[in-house]
Amino acid sequence: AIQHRLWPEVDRLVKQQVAMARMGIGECGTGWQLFAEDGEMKMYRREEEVDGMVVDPLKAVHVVKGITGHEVCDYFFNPKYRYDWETTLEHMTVLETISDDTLVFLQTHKRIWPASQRDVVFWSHMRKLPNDQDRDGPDIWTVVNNSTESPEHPANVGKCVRIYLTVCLLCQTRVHPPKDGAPITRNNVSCKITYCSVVNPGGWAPASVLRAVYKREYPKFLKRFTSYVINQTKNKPLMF
Ligand SMILES: Cc1cccc(-c2n[nH]cc2-c2ccc(F)c(-c3ccc(S(=O)(=O)CCO)cc3)c2)n1
Repeated sequence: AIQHRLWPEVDRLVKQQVAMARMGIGECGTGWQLFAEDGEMKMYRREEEVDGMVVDPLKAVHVVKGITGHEVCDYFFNPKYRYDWETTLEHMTVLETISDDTLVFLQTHKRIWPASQRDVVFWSHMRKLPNDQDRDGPDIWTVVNNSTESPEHPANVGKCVRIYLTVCLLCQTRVHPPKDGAPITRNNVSCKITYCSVVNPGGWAPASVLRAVYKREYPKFLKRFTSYVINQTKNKPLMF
């Protein structure tokens, strides 16, 4: 197949991000603090600053019953659903459809007082990975979003400050077969979701404000997104 211009970067980043997401929090280096917990959802962050700006890496792990990794990644990747679950989204445009599993987005998000409004340009790639730990287990699915340049949409021209992010959503489906050999239903599946993100806010924003926003917004985002997928799939056939 003809490789597209972003393929080398996409392939390198997917491999790097998936390897990191699959590591337990203990193997991801030191300094991770558990900052939010709600049932099966655990959120960790590391306090990191680059040029005096907060870029705190985040790692969230959540186990959700009744949905599969393919379903979670499809609702996260596909632009037609985004306005349904991304509550801070003000505007979203698909700048480029590079292939059926690689898109380039421009998004503007609602302003968080007192910081300026943010926008972001990123490529988004969805991929199925072999489950090399459990050969006959279900496949692993991932979506990686990574900031990229767009000559048509240069950074910091309008009112928005351009942010830079790398996000990895890694989904591992688990099947708990019923004893009596009955067909698999949604009661027999769960999905372990790992969401990793590193966000550089672009222009300066007060560390205390950014950390307060992250502490509030990330748990809200993951709970809302997973509830959305549960509701969208509950009367649909399982998609592995
Ligand atoms: C979940 C979350 C965490 C931290 C901040 C906020 C937030 N609150 N008000 C505005 C934003 C905001 C500003 C700029 C952004 F690029 C994103 C942003 C967040 C997530 C992603 S994604 O790639 O995970 C999902 C696609 O939208 C992309 C952009 C979110 N939301």
